[in-house]
Amino acid sequence: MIEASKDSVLSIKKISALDQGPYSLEVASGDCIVITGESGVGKSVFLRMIADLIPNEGQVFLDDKERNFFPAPEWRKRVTYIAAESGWWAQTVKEHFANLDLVRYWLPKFNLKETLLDADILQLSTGEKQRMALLRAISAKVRFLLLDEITSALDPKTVLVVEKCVQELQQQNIGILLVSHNMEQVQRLATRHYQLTADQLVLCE
Ligand SMILES: Nc1ncnc2c1ncn2[C@@H]1O[C@H](COP(=O)(O)OP(=O)(O)OP(=O)(O)O)[C@@H](O)[C@H]1O
Repeated sequence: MIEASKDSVLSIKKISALDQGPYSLEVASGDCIVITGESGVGKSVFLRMIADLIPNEGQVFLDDKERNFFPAPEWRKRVTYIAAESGWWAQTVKEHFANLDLVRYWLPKFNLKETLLDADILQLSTGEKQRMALLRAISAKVRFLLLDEITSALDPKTVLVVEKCVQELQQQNIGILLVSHNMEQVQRLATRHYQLTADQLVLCE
């Protein structure tokens, strides 16, 4: 249901910022690569570099196209960063979505009721907000999602619900790069697991 979900590769080549890196990594469609590491080591900075939300050196390619080929908003539609606390600007849920038909297709898969579309944002539980934030990122253009501790504020049952949504997105051929402190989550989701240090990504077997 996401447009043509063709196979893509996100190639990160020697990116660095704020005395961190250089980091290189390849993420393919359908991957769920999990990044762990000590608090403050720079996991969020790493994801934000990829989304070009902070100035950084190095290159990122989406297939054969370098990041600079895209205007920044277009890049972020394809390679989208979602923080632990998602930002909302309008009053109701539905005002945040351009394509409500696409959203209605996804709501049941995310275990969300359609009536929530008319709800005030303030009414949503944290778990509902996180799932809605994932839905908001799903557009015809999204290829890779950069998920930054998106389940950190959720109870164990809701964590599993959100994880199921992440797996659903993987099945739709979206590539996922996920930061987590939860080792059980790593076991459940990771197709590859790396530990991030100040200057490298170490593959964990
Ligand atoms: N825009 C910025 N400018 C300068 N320093 C920053 C910026 N963003 C983050 N930092 C610093 O970079 C370091 C790494 O922060 P980051 O949030 O990436 O850590 P983290 O590994 O995600 O931590 P945690 O697991 O606690 O969330 C911190 O010292 C932080 O203060």
